[in-house]
Amino acid sequence: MSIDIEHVSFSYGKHQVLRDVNASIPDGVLVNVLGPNGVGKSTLFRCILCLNSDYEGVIRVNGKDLRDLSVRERAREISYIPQTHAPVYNYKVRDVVLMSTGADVGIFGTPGREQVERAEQALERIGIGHLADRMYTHISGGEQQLVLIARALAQNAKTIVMDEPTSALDYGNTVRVLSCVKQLAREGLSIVQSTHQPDQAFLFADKTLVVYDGTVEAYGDPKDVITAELVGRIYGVEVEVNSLYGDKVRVCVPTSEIREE
Ligand SMILES: Nc1ncnc2c1ncn2[C@@H]1O[C@H](COP(=O)(O)OP(=O)(O)OP(=O)(O)O)[C@@H](O)[C@H]1O
Repeated sequence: MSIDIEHVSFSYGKHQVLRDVNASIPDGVLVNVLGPNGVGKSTLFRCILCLNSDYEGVIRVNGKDLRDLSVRERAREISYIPQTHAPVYNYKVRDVVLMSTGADVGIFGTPGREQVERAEQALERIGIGHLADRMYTHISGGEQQLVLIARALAQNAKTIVMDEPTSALDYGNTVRVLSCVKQLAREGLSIVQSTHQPDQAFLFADKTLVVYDGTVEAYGDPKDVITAELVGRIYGVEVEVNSLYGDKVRVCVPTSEIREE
């Protein structure tokens, strides 16, 4: 489903981080959020999720202002994979994933067969069924990241926000997870994910949203948005954007590393 962000501004005390941010993310679309460190990507996500609720402006997730919903109702609309996560779950991986299905269970209820199947399917879809009986605290950081992705899937929300979901993953898992996320968007979910790799957007995103200087610097087709000029300006790195496979994909190459002496 969708996310609509209208005239959103947010400050931590006197430090204004977001200024008049506007963007509309329709159904079934995968958006990559780019921007330098500390620019406000996580802050924007926390506003969308209502974890920073005292923002100015309006955010609607699937047509609803999350500020009007209970925590349980919010969980039906949106799931979140945070950037950093202290491994506090001293449970088996299966149970960590199963816990996310709680929005469907009564207050004093226990998960039923449907929730258990959903958790198992999410583990299989992310390719970590073999970890189901391991303790969450005894698996690697990358494996924990995969569990959190399975957990977000099992929650069955219509919208997923992912803050650098592949930052701890090896190359193979990065490709598999991004491909799975793209497929979820094809199945109708709206997904917003931040990344520090502009190249990923060319293969895996429908749109790129660039946050810079507190606001939206650019938003649109990755090929229109990720230009050598933009990458140079926001990251301070000179790149060439090269096209491959008849322009089915593009890559950013830092030219300082390939200049001849
Ligand atoms: N809880 C907080 N209290 C005060 N300032 C904060 C808080 N969280 C973040 N900030 C500041 O807000 C700004 C935006 O931070 P944010 O984490 O949103 O950036 P980001 O774009 O997600 O960065 P990164 O790419 O490094 O993860 C930074 O200057 C940061 O220091």
